[in-house]
Amino acid sequence: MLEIEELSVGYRSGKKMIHALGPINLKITPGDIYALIGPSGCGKSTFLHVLSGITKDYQGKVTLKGEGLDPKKQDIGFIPQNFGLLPWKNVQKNCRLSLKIKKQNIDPLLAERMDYIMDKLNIRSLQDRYPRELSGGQKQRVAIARAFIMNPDLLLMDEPFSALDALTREEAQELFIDIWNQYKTTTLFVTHSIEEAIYMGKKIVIMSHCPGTVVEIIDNPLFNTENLRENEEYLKLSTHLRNVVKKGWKI
Ligand SMILES: Nc1ncnc2c1ncn2[C@@H]1O[C@H](COP(=O)(O)OP(=O)(O)OP(=O)(O)O)[C@@H](O)[C@H]1O
Repeated sequence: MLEIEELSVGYRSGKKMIHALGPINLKITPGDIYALIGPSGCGKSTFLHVLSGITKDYQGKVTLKGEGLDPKKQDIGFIPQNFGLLPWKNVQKNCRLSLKIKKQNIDPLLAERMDYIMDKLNIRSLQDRYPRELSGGQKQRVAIARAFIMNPDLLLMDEPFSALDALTREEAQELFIDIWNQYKTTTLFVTHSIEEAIYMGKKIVIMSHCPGTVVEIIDNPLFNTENLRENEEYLKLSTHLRNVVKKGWKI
């Protein structure tokens, strides 16, 4: 369980403090996937930066599995908007990065897991290529592979599919859910797309305008539904989401 209590973040800008986020109170249950949506500038990236350990200056309490958040002790995966691949490492080395950092030996079980993930994402043939030699969709698939190979306690993704064209985006979303269904990695991702939130979020967390707080958490009955737009419930849920979002965003 990831527990967030009264989390607030402020940034210093000259003599002023900018209240960027919170207070946020949220419990993320293990083995679930949460979509986080909210208006531009409400603090979504700031929130992910706290959870990934990039931002250490915050108020409130964040615990993962009952212990204070500490990326040195807990495995936290983070896929940023630009995929976060290291340009000087080829695909294979990028995928194995977390294992190298943890000095983890590749036993037969882990090797099998790596092969399974790379096959599923269709990137085995790309192992020797460098990020500059990959398309956007291929980079995304490598980033997803790296995250699942790491097998993190918590996976964070900041608009992970926004840089992809519509078809590649749909394909990447499907591949992600396919692998996620296998490993059920606890995941929190930020998106601006209501459709993406409905397709990929088992739970949908709606944030208010800046400083972002949680407006509503929706248990999503349409998670992982194929041909989403053709589903009668889709129109109802997306209209409801849009309404809550509007209320919360005070447009
Ligand atoms: N380093 C910083 N110094 C000062 N203010 C900052 C800094 N980083 C972010 N902010 C402010 O904090 C607030 C939250 O920013 P953040 O990037 O977390 O929002 P966001 O919801 O991720 O935005 P977007 O959807 O546009 O990516 C914004 O008002 C932003 O201007």
